[in-house]
Amino acid sequence: MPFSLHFSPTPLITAPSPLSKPSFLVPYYHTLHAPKSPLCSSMEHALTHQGKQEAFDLRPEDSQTLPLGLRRDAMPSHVAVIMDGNRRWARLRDLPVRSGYEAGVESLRKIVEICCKWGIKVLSVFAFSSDNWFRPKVEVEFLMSLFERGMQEDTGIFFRENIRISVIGDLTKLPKALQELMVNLEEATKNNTLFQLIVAVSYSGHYDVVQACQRLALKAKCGLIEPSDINVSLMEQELETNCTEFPHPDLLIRTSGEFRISNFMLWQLAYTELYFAQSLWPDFGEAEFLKALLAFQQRQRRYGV
Ligand SMILES: CC(C)=CCC/C(C)=C/CC/C(C)=C/COP(=O)(O)OP(=O)(O)O
Repeated sequence: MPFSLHFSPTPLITAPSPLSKPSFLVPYYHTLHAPKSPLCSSMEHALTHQGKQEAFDLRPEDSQTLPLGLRRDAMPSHVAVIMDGNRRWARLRDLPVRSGYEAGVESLRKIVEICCKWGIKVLSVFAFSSDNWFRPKVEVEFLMSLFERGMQEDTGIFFRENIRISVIGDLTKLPKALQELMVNLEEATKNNTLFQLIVAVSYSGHYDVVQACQRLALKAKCGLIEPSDINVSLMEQELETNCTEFPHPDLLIRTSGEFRISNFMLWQLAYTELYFAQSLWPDFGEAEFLKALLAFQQRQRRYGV
């Protein structure tokens, strides 16, 4: 299948206006002005050499056969996932915790491929919550290295398959190299149109609402808006999901048999259909995803009307 390359090896990032991010995010924006990082070069490498993985078997959407019973006209545009149960998966097999997370990445890759094939436009995944910083240091460091490795290894795929990557959350807390990788990848893939993967890292619903309020307060303080102007639409313009055309997930899937939202996208989930799967995330594959989508397509969404 033909794919579009929109990658510019030295992404042009213009200086943000003082209002584009609140002051507590300024250190993050400083990283944008750093000289071209070696991570940019790794993207160039991934483009000129075949990446680790083979490209997906993607054909134009219309010629893709959907599994029996799944309707294209009722497909969710945006699916959000709480990828729970990685450590339990590892413990059940007497494996180290890191094997559970690694298996979780493989599961994520499979689900991304399926979304591309079945015409889902956006997938948001809760990869690391604001509370996960309190996990053992060695585990946190492993996860950071896994994000870096995962994103580097798949850079080629993102370009070949026309996939846009967006990262939401308080990135200032991440290691500098990872921040740069994420910012560069977001910038370099921002015109890709087949599918958007939103990775929530150092993210919580509370964080998102608070940072949006801070940005609105700053605009009011500078006289750009009146406090009475603040409404749902202005609020949504400041939430981190302003990176996507479909900011409200249609379907939220949580794996591992837990029935909680755990501070994920609290505002955005207002009318989302919830689906809880028993499988641990590394076991969540095509059959389970299909079950969730079929269940979603049975739901009647009334939006309170
Ligand atoms: C590159 C990229 C985006 C990678 C994503 C990697 C990944 C699967 C992250 C999930 C992290 C996480 C804290 C899951 C929660 O389940 P848990 O592991 O805490 O499971 P438990 O409930 O069994 O303890």
